[in-house]
Amino acid sequence: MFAEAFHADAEALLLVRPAANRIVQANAAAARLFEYSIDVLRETPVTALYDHAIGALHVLTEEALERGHAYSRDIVIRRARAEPLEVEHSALALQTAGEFHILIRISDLDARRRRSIDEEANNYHRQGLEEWRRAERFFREIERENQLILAAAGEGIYGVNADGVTTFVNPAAEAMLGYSAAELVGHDMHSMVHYKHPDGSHYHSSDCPIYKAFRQGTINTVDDEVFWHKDGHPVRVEYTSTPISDNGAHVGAVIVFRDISERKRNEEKLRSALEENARLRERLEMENAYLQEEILTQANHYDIIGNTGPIHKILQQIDLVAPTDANVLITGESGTGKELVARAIHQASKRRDRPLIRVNCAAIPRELFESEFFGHVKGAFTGAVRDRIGRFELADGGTIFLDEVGEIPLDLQSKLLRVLQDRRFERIGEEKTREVDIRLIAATNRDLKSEAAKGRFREDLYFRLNVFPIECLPLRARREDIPLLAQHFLKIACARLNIDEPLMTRANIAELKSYSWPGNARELQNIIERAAILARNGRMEFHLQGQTVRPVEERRPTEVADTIDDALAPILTAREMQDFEVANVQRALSSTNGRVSGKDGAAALLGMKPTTLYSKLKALGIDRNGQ
Ligand SMILES: Nc1ncnc2c1ncn2[C@@H]1O[C@H](COP(=O)(O)OP(=O)(O)OP(=O)(O)O)[C@@H](O)[C@H]1O
Repeated sequence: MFAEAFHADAEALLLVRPAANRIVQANAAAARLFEYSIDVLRETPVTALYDHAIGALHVLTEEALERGHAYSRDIVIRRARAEPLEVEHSALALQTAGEFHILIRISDLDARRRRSIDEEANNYHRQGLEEWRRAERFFREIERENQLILAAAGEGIYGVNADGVTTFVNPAAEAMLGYSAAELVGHDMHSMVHYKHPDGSHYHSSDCPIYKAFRQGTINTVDDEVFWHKDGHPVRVEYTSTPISDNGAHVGAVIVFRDISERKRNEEKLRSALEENARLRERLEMENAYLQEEILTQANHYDIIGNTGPIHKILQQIDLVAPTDANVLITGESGTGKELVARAIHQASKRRDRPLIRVNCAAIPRELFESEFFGHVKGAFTGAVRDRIGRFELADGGTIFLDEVGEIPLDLQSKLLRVLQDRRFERIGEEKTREVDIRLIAATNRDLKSEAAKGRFREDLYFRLNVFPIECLPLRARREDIPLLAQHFLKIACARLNIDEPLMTRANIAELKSYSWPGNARELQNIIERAAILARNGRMEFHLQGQTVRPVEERRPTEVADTIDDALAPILTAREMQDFEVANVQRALSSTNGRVSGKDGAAALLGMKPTTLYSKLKALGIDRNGQ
């Protein structure tokens, strides 16, 4: 084992017996070093081998024998075929069987230096490699973390190079666009996902804000565009594209985007809910304003007063038609109660919980008819500064009452006909067709049938309106209702004005009944209200002008009856005749301040002798003051 190690050692070894000046053993490395075979070395005296350095060898040997070991670099090896070698000799003293041996190791210093340089170089190399590996590990770690961050990001992120070719896509982008990263990377991004606008028109890459990011070096933020999903559906996105620069050159862009479809859907829902809200609010406001107006103008109740045949007939007709949705046409002179009847029909119908919307067609300027009926959108015409809903829309679910329907211009009559047929219309300036659920009641003081015959009213519209006609007779045709109506109007006027109710005398009634009432119930109402306000000592005076009884000398004998009773006047009872006579006499006395006789006396006014008048006053229970 020892012998094997000895022979295999890489450095030259000589086992020397100093006392005999002999080399006991040499290894292969020694043979190469001295350029002799091992056998030759064993036969060569030590001093012969070192004849050029005997002194130094001696010192080495002595020191080894003395101290057990020694080193020397003073001994040079001479070789026949090569340069002298710079070596280190180390000597180890060994004692075997009482005899000293010295083991000399000859180390090639050059080779050792070379080895240590190599070693150093190796060390450097190893260190460099290690450093490099650490850096690589570091960067790999960073990249892995970046990848994790990019993968975890909820936003879609993709990178493109300066040619617009995709270089990177994160999983969120893959999910939003339906493409895998492998399908996108290496391909032109714009032509795959951004090639057309939402309306389908071509999107030139020259207009694309993403391209601008790296062509012009600008950061571009777009808040509503579409990217196209692999399956062809649009994905609404907002995105920011940021240029990537390298040494001052734009080498691409990174695009961070977010799918905003859901948000936009919610925004749109919200917007339409707000619009609907605004529409309903506007409608409520209008209904409210309308009702307020109605309350002001319609302070009395809707009771239809009267006990005559025509009134009974009207009440029957209301009962009959109210529960249906049939169109009703109410005819009659102004003030005969047409609107009252319309309201009574609405109140008795199933639509009573929705409003009755009245449109006074006589009060609408010609050019505003359509807008008033159907509404308009902002900007539809000069002055249309905001959307406005029309009366038909306002009446949706309720009743629309077209008062003075005969005043509607011919060109609008056809549009009205369409609404009545289809229950559909459009606001001015809007294409959207709207549907309404309305019941129509119309009123007129014109003879629409003859208007239609003269071409001033559409016949087809007339027939459609006239499904259920109701006629309101003039007051002079139902004088028996006057006392009841007068009392009714007096009661509500005094309640409204908060004044004491004056007495309605028989003479008052007689006077009211003798008047021809061209303004019908409305005129009666006004006269009563004025008289109630002006009443003195609880007594009213009416001062009826015009169509009442004139002084007798101005009239033909039969004219009194003519004035009082026109063709439609009813026949008076004896009692009514007496009331009438009382009122007549009272009026005569009041106009002469109680004077009976003489040229200006009441008897002259009445066309009778003063004595006759005195006895009449007595018989009728009237004093000279007309009481
Ligand atoms: N039979 C009646 N009973 C109680 N009030 C009545 C009656 N007829 C009319 N009136 C009252 O007389 C006034 C006028 O009636 P209304 O406005 O209905 O008439 P109109 O025919 O619609 O008039 P116009 O054609 O001028 O619009 C109202 O205050 C109404 O309440």
